Amino acid sequence: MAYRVLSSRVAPSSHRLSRGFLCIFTLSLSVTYLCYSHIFRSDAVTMPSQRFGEPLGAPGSNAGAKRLLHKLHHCTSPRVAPDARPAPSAAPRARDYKAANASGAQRYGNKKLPNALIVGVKKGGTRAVLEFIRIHPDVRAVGTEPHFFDRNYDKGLDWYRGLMPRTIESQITMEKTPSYFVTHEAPRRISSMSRNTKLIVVVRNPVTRAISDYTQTLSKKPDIPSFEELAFKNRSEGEVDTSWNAIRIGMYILHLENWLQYFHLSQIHFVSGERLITDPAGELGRVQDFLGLKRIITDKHFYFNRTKGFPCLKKPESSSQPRCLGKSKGRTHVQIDQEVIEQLRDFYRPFNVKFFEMVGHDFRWD
Ligand SMILES: Nc1ncnc2c1ncn2[C@@H]1O[C@H](COP(=O)(O)OS(=O)(=O)O)[C@@H](OP(=O)(O)O)[C@H]1O
Repeated sequence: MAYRVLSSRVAPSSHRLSRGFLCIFTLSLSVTYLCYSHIFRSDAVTMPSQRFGEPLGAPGSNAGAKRLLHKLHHCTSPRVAPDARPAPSAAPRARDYKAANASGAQRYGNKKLPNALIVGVKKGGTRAVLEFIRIHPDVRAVGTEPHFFDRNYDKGLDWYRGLMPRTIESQITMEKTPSYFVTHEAPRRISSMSRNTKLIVVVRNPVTRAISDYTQTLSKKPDIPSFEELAFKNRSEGEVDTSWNAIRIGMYILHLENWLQYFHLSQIHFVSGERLITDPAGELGRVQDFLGLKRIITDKHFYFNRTKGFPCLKKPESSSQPRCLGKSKGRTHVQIDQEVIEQLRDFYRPFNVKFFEMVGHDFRWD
């Protein structure tokens, strides 16, 4: 109606001009609408998970917001020359890749079998190493433990590959399953996947490791016998029960010998579980060197959380919030009699000495 009144008052040339203007206006409104609705449909901005001890598949979240901003930028940049836009087949730009990586849902690249594995040891600090190394932009990792080389081997390599995140050429694929280190078949199976696989073992004083292991079991099954009852066949004679897993896992040299049948020692990197707590940046520096990565993770990434009593990530790649590992990491241990601890130290000493000789490093567990 308003349009008709208007049209009756204006000259024919300005009439055509107004129609043209209205047309362009309606068109640009429609394009803007389509663009915004596309963004809000495809980018659910998720909240960051507070702790990454839990299956973290997606360490973050702000990437969703970053992508949102990125797309909004395209919508509100009308003066981009056509040839300045990336060709559909162009490689992803670093900015896109970084945001996608942080979201844990990188859409670029392919799923590849892992190049590097954290194979052990249970309660050594394997979760900390994985969560710290995965903030590196050239590392992509599976959040949960796939247990492929021990429990799921019959599912086949294609199944295993399917669990992996997408990576571009320059990125390393990783996973961690601490039980591999003590699984007899694991080294042979891993070497048949690739003889070039890089292996990381996080080792910790075997006595503390055993107590940590027991503390975890007790938290799930409160009715189990005491640590002392399980650790010894005959306590008065100091006869340790090596068939108990919590004890057996800490006899590192025995397991390592099995790995050395299939891998050269230079393919295995040992992280000190103790130094990982006192100097996480130092340990991560060596892990990055071993993996052939640029040293990007430094002390700037960590802070010591007094409440937790452990180093935490200051600003994970995926989030602006500091993050610590979950509650199951860094538990208060069950109190064990000092005499029992001494007996176990004596038991482990010869195994430790041989292990230190073999790896060429004294972890100072006495
Ligand atoms: N930064 C940081 N935060 C919390 N916890 C840390 C950290 N660095 C190393 N650790 C130690 O990691 C121990 C758990 O080891 P794992 O992750 O290998 O355990 S598991 O085998 O996956 O269950 C865990 O053992 P407990 O202290 O006995 O709970 C920790 O001592």
